[in-house]
Amino acid sequence: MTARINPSILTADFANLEHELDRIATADLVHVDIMDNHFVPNLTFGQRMVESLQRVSPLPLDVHLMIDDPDRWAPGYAEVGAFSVTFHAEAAADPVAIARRLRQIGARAGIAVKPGTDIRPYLELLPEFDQVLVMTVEPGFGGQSFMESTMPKLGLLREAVSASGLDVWLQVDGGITEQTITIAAEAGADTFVAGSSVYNVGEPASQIAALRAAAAAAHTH
Ligand SMILES: O=C(CO)[C@@H](O)[C@H](O)COP(=O)(O)O
Ligand SMILES: [Co+2]
Repeated sequence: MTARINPSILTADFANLEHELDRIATADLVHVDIMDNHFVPNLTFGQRMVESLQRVSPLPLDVHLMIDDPDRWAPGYAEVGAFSVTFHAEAAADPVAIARRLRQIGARAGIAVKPGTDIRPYLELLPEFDQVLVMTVEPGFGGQSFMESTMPKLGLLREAVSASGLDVWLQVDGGITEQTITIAAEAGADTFVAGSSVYNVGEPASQIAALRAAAAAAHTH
């Protein structure tokens, strides 16, 4: 398994984002958290910011929408050039229609679930998606502690993906550190979002290398 490390710019310096993007150039994708103060109690930025980041980023953008009504808003993020657009199952009226639209525009389609949301109803929809995001904290803020109680969902997803033969990336987001990345990788994740452990602890490039090494050393099946 090749692990993907996607640093989240949520804890980066918003006044110097071009520089902050350059500091993570050895990662795989840039994770961009979009929050609307409705779906989650926090506010970040929107489509125009994604468009601007896309122009200067050395890496493709992995957009995580924590917003109400993704049926209306998600396609716009694909239209401005996001590599992947992941929306929350809890907020979507018609997840399959959104995913089809995203793919039609040319983005990878992702579906996310909060820690308390059952993944089983979504397993049969896997062919419609390129990635599934299992939140390992309550969405809304960086710097929270990893919830190991979410790991059984990764097991179910990994089993379903293997059985289907599909190439669906399994992503975790929240509280990922050199320690917790091992737990998530062994549970079946292959794509790891890390905010504070990349930007708030030493140099981002060495943090990315350490996370990569920890994921590679995990005993995956
Ligand atoms: O989506 C979110 C939070 O809702 C994340 O992408 C955070 O940005 C992760 O931050 P850390 O938990 O790694 O500090
Ligand atoms: Co996120």
